[in-house]
Amino acid sequence: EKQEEDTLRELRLFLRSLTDRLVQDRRFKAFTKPVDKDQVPDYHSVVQHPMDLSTMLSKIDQQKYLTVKDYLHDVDLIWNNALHYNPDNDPYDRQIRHRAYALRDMVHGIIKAELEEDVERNCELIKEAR
Ligand SMILES: CC(=O)c1csc(NC(=O)C2C[NH2+]C2)n1
Repeated sequence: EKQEEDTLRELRLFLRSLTDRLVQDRRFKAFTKPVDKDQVPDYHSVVQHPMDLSTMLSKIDQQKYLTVKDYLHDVDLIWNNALHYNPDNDPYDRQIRHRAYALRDMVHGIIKAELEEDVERNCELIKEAR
């Protein structure tokens, strides 16, 4: 009903605002768009479940995220994929892993600082009831 739609809309507004800040952050440029098969030919043989910030923005609009937990699942995919594809001790791999950790920690920090606790609790109840 009405208040359920209000709660889900508040979640979408929060997730869009959060994702936009990540997209604007130059550290996270490598995570903003799907990896291009032509530029990184072996990427999709190594990474089974690719994820990126532009895909996440589309999923917000398609109402694919009913809870913050669903959104965090995709943030963890970006993070884990980066660690998995960049395991070496060379400067580039280390830099992209560092940025993946920075992305994950920034997301958790913003959620803790800015999302009212009961919004997530209400979203999880709405999701269960559907
Ligand atoms: C998105 C992502 O994690 C990504 C894109 S390119 C890349 N890594 C490289 O190009 C090589 C440096 N060692 C592998 N990682």
